[in-house]
Amino acid sequence: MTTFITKIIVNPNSGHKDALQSERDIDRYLDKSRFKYDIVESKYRGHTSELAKEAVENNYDLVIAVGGDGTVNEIGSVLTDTETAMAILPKGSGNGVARCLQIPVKFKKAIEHLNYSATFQRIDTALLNNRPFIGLAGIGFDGLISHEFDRYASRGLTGYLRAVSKHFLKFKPAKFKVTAEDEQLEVKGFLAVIANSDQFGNNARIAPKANMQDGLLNLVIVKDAPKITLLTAVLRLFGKSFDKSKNAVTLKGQYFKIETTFHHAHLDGEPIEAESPVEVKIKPSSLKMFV
Ligand SMILES: Nc1ncnc2c1ncn2[C@@H]1O[C@H](COP(=O)(O)OP(=O)(O)OP(=O)(O)O)[C@@H](O)[C@H]1O
Repeated sequence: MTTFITKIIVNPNSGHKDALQSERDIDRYLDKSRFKYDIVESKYRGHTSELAKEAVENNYDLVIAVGGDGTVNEIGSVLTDTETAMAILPKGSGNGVARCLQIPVKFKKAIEHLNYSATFQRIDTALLNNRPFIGLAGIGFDGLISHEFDRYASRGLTGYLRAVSKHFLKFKPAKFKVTAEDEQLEVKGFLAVIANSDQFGNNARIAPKANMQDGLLNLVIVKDAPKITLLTAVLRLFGKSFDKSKNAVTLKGQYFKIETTFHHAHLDGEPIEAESPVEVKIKPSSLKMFV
């Protein structure tokens, strides 16, 4: 059996912040004959990227990201276009990328999946104004929420709900002018999500048909509407039918240019400021995964 030289990077700030328990479970359940590993905790934001870079420079076969979508972003961005593969042991608040890739979210099950059934496969990643993301990027309301969420000490679903309830009623829509490969669209809306994966996390699927191996991005704009109507659209997020909502428009393509006055944005849930025009493009099959 092949043994993979593996770096395990644990983000102690993800999800329920139980890094010690993750490390104990890995020690107990991960197959040591299959994975020759060293394990390291990140010490600060951005540190997981630095650790992943070292793993690439030292020709590791595999980096296992232990965390949520922010960790997957920091590590995946560095592993893109390299021969070092990424695996995910989900420990985040939402775990959108892991869920989209059908990685078990129960930690022990995810370890067993690596031991017995994972295979090497390539997935697409994407760029927003030349900054990489793996699952989702967003501009507008969800950009604002990621900025708010980032200020909270406690994470998890309750943190998201707290941030949403604080801003939902007073948030004002703005115009999005979209240029795609073969069409143009102008629409007033609350947010634009650029989806490589299907969901924000916690199975809230904004682009239920998105597939990380199809070479395409889904651009979803949530249109201006009375807030009460939007609440029913939120229910669709959890019913895999958001693309059928009359409050949303979805375009598929490899490239989009988006002009807007919104500047709060996020990449895989990590807050950024985005300068308009925002250009997004897919990088097909750019990240080797063990999934
Ligand atoms: N040692 C550390 N101390 C503080 N922050 C860290 C550390 N290591 C990484 N981070 C930051 O922790 C943040 C949260 O990570 P992550 O997104 O994985 O968890 P989450 O937000 O709980 O999960 P999800 O994105 O799935 O909802 C990221 O912004 C990352 O940069």
